[in-house]
Amino acid sequence: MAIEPPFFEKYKAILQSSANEKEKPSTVEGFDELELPLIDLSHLNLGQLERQECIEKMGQAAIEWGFFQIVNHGVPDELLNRLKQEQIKVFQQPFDKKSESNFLNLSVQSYRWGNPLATSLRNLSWSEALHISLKDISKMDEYNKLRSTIEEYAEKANFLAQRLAEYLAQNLGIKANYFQENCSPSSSSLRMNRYPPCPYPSMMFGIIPHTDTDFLTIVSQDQVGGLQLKRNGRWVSVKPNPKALVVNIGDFYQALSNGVYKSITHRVIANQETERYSAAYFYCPTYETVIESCSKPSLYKKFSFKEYREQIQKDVKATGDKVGLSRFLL
Ligand SMILES: O=C(O)CCC(=O)C(=O)O
Ligand SMILES: [Fe+2]
Repeated sequence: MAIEPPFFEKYKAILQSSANEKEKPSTVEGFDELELPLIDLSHLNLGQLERQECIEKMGQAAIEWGFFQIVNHGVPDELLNRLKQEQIKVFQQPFDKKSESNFLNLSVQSYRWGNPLATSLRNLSWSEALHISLKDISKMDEYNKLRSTIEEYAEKANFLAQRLAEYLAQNLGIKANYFQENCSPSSSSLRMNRYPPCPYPSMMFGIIPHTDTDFLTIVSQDQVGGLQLKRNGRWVSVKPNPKALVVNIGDFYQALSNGVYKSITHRVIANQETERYSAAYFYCPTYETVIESCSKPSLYKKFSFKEYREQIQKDVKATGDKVGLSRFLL
């Protein structure tokens, strides 16, 4: 039984009607490959001076890049490898099974593929994902190894994300318990991505350009590469580092920091030869949490996570794409 989603059948009409279109996504040019600012979290346990330097470096990266990579992050390699093996196993299941509405007993639409609302080449994506809201994890079969591995990973990732969010808050005067009060291990989600080899890498993306809807994201990726971010108006490729996790600022931290930290547009380019895997942990508050700039005058209206999500759903339906924070500018 075939494991691949029917990308070609789904996209055939768009591909054919765009065959002569001049405006193709710009995925074919050469890209600079850059190393993200590297933060060694072991420095937090050295003297006061090293600790302060480390926190400042993290803040500076969040201001200038919106992205950084962390080493000595406390998530064991063995656990990351196990998560990847479980991820491979789940995506190797037949497409018909993955697309069943109660796949793994999770909510509908936990398994996603391509961009169901794509209307043009600009928003075609060649990837599949399992998007798990961590409050749903208890619905999964208890004896499932995927479930226990995700639970183990989510606990570590939540601890790490909260620490990172708190260190970043120190530079801005946000109160120390802000994240503890508004986020819980079950308010976040884990998105496991698989990018199968794509026969049309110059025509579409692995994931279309977007910003993340959360405070911050922790990404574990393999060594294939393909993640790119927008920097000074140009797309640059992130060089994979086998020892590091990638961290990026999401829309909520940009709003909370009043635009000081940047939620940067990123994408994944499609690869003709090699399959790629990544897992993104989205550190989110509860739905009721109201996000308000930490300094005045505010750039953004205050909004709840629920309102933000509803706005995205409306925009995605209308345009095939989320609009995001610019909707909430004052
Ligand atoms: O695959 C990656 O490296 C990034 C994935 C991503 O941006 C996302 O899932 O939001
Ligand atoms: Fe993302």
